[in-house]
Amino acid sequence: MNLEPLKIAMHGVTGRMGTNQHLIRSILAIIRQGGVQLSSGQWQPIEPILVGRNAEKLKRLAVTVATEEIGRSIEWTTDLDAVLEDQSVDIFFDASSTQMRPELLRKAMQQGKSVYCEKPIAIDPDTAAQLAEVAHQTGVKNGAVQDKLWLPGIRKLRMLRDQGFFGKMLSVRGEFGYWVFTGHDGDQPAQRPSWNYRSEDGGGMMIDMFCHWEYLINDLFGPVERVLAHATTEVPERIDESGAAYRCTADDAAYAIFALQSGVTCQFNSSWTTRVRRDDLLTIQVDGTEGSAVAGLRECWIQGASVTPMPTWNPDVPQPINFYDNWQQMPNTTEYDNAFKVQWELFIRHCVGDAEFPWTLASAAAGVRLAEAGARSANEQKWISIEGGSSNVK
Ligand SMILES: NC(=O)C1=CN([C@@H]2O[C@H](COP(=O)(O)OP(=O)(O)OC[C@H]3O[C@@H](n4cnc5c(N)ncnc54)[C@H](OP(=O)(O)O)[C@@H]3O)[C@@H](O)[C@H]2O)C=CC1
Ligand SMILES: O=C1CO[C@H](CO)[C@@H](O)[C@@H]1O
Repeated sequence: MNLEPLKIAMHGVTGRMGTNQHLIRSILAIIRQGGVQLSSGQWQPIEPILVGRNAEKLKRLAVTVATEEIGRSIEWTTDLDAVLEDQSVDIFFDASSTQMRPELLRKAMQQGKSVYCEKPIAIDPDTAAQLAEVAHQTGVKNGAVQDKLWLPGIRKLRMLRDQGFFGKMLSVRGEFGYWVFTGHDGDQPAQRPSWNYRSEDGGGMMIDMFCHWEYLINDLFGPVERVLAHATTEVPERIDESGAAYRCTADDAAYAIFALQSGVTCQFNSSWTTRVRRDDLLTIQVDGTEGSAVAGLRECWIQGASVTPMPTWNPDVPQPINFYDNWQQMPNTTEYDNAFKVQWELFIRHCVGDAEFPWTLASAAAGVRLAEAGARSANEQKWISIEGGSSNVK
């Protein structure tokens, strides 16, 4: 017997993340493979309806792009209120700008819809907690994107941890970032939206990336006990999408130390004003008594105790050791599907009662709390304790 399609309203799908990661690489890819396979072996079909404010952009995605990807067009509309009230819509998804999100999610949950959304779920912890509370009270299925958990490099790191490769884990160092063009460089336009650099529009490095660091650190290494952060706006003026100069009011670099309940120290540098000379845009080095690993987005390199070279400090001679030697690249031992698609499939299975889904709004609220704690630490120039420890609990 064929299952009825789950109807998924997608808002914010005309944006960078909405179009690429969520529509093309997740939802249309799932349709192309015949739906989501359930534990029974049956395939759960899905059917999207795109919703937004720009009819031209929506039509291009729903007709041109969908036809290229799945050989047919899909539904679209600019009537957001009608979609929120439409009882045939099972899941409301939002990847629009962060500030719109709480109100839309609240309305959708009150209409009994399952909700799924991009991070951060809100820009302040109280609003995030209220959303988690509405989810609790309405009892709807809910979730937020925590895509980094399914990156191949992170999966390899998790495997090393589970195998006990590190021995006693000592410290973690995350380097995230790259140069985001300011728009002043002639033919090199900015590669990120201008709202990212305006705090009044929900932008800023800490609110963007600390939500990721919270669930990532928590999943791999355990809850954060306290944070010490410093944030700056290193580029004060950028050029927006219309070619006009604007003042940057949000932090574009943040440097933080997260002390974990386990005693492990995690240090994360996050910057849109740095040029990359490392293996990837995000690298996470974990040092342990028995071995170290450096994970990028896809690859992971390891060095065990027995192949650790012995450096001596002598700046008077050329460095005799090439420190990139004696690292081994881990093999790919499984298929690594797109991280967003993997999480979408889990959420869809959750909505039809076929999987647990711990990456809820309540869990995402912990990310907003950590971002706020980071901001407070930077403003007050002191350590901020995370009450009860940050955690990914439902
Ligand atoms: N998980 C991850 O790795 C990442 C997550 N994100 C998150 O995804 C979200 C979107 O980011 P991104 O795709 O970069 O942003 P974009 O600026 O590219 O897209 C914003 C989207 O929101 C819509 N939108 C903005 N303002 C309004 C409004 N007033 N009314 C209706 N629609 C509106 C835009 O519609 P229109 O096209 O009509 O303007 C567009 O669809 C953010 O919350 C961000 O934090 C971002 C990057 C990575
Ligand atoms: O995960 C992410 C990857 O990097 C981007 C920043 O440059 C973020 O916006 C995003 O959330």
